[in-house]
Amino acid sequence: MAGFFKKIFSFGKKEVVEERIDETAPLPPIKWDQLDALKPAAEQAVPEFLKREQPAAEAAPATVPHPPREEVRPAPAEEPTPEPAPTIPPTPEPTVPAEPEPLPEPQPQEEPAPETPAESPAPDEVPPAVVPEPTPEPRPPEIPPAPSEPEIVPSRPERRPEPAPVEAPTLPVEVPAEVPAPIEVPPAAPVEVPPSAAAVEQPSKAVAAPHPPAGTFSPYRDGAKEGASAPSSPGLRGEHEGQRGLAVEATLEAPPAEIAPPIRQPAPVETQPVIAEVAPEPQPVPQPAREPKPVPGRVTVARKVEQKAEPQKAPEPAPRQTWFQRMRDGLARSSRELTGNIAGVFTKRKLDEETLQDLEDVLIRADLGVETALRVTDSLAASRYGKDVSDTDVRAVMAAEVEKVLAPVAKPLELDLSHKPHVILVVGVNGTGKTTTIGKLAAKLTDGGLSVMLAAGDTFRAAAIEQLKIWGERTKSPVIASKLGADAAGLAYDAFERAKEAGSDVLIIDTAGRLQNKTELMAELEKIVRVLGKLDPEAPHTVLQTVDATTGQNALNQVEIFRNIAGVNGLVMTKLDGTARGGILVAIAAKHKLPVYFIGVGEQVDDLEPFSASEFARAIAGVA
Ligand SMILES: Nc1nc2c(ncn2[C@@H]2O[C@H](COP(=O)(O)OP(=O)(O)OP(=O)(O)O)[C@@H](O)[C@H]2O)c(=O)[nH]1
Repeated sequence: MAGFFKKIFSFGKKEVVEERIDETAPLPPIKWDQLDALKPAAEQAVPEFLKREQPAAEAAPATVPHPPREEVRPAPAEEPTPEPAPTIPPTPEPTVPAEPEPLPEPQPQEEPAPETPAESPAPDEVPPAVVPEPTPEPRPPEIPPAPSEPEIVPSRPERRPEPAPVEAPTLPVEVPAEVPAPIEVPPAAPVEVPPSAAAVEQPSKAVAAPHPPAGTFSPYRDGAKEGASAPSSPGLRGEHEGQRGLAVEATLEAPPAEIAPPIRQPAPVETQPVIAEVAPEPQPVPQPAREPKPVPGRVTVARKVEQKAEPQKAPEPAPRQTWFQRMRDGLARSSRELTGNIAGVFTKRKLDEETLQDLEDVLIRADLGVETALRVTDSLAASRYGKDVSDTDVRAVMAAEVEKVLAPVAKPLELDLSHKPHVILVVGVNGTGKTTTIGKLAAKLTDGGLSVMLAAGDTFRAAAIEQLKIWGERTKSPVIASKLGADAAGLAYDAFERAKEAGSDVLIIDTAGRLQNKTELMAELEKIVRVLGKLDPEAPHTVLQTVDATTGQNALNQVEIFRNIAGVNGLVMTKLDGTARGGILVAIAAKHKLPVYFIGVGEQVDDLEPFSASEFARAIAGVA
């Protein structure tokens, strides 16, 4: 170690070098003799080389004489290892003996100091005196400055194709041979070296530290040299060779600017990444735009195939189900339940009293009502009693009887236009579809050429007012509305007058939804009817009640109350497209015998269908 330091100084500054050489004298303990024995012919060349350059560069004649080994050890190259680089120090780079020659570069005295630290790593040999020198030198070892690098080369035999230098690293003698190497060594060489994964990783450590900013460049070089030469002892060499080599590479490649890239390169080169890159990736080959494939039809073949211009049919939207299909789907649940139960009753059984009783129970549970249930059982008993009866027979009878019940109420809505306007009051429990039904009906009327005016009598709900206005816009029907919370009866009165003045054919008045058991609300509804009567004793001319088909038995009670309070004279069964419980309609019809003008089978404007007794009966009985 001591020997190294001495030389380093000589590189940086001749004078200093000599002095330290003296100090290091004690270091001799290094077993260079042994090393000499190992030296190949390369050594011989070395001495000569050293002799040449030293004198020239360093001008430190005393030391220059580089004796074959002895001098070599102390060889400036090794000493220069001063690689102050904090990280590098641990890796004693011994082999770089050649450095001394290139080192001739005069360096500030300060530099030597840093070298000592580098030596510190070299444990035993370094005399404390030498080490102490605190030189701020950055990370020299990595610096790849062109000139000095040749020396470093030896440490990395792999890179350099040069024969002698490769192995020589350990021996100072080899240094000369390396000198030329620097020139030849391509910057890429180090990258290729990737001998082993371990080596690759190491460089990152050693190199990373060294990378100094551009400003530190010059010292960096020195350090590199030193680092390469650092070979304090053979033993150390063996241990850290790998590291050294890496460091050297970095330095070789090294012009500061390049340093960064080389460091990273090694890793990828060695491992998979490189392979990945090499692997040919399917590159998107620009393909010429293809002519659209002709669609079925005529084509003309000239320079190329051309599609005959034919009117392309726009993709037709999926055909919407007919209202009957929607109603049927809506009644499916109750229908399946009903027909299934019927089938259960009539499986391999003759029609007897017990069977008839079971069938009656099934029909009543289906909301058809007692009256309708008895009609069906009586009809079956009259024609099939004591005979084998299938469920299909029973369903056919049921459909026929239900139709008989519904036929009287399945009437079209008739408007007496002698009244100007004909006033239609729409009532019902909240959410049963009053406003929606008004919109649908207005559409039908306006489509038929009638002038319609709408009155937003649901003054309790702002959304209801807005909803009616939307329907008014759609149907081009003026809407009479007041502020929220206004008196509904007063609004109805005003609307009636406005419709008279406007000469409207029809005035449709919306009302707030209310439960039939809310007396005050029902009283308000009664008031509306009374007020309208002041303008026309026969008004309202039509009172429609919307009944939610999914309601069930409660619908019977609703109709009862609204009929008594508001004089309901017609029904609209809504939401039959939902999970309807259609049986209740039959029960209502049978009990109240009120006309059922329409059925609602959806939320769209045209989802209001005239009520058909036969279709409804077949749908609920599950008859095709
Ligand atoms: N599926 C289906 N939905 C309907 C039908 N009629 C109305 N609706 C929906 O039922 C909901 C209530 O309808 P509305 O017209 O607001 O009922 P309303 O009786 O005016 O309600 P209130 O103003 O609260 O009393 C809305 O979402 C409607 O779109 C129908 O025939 N089929």
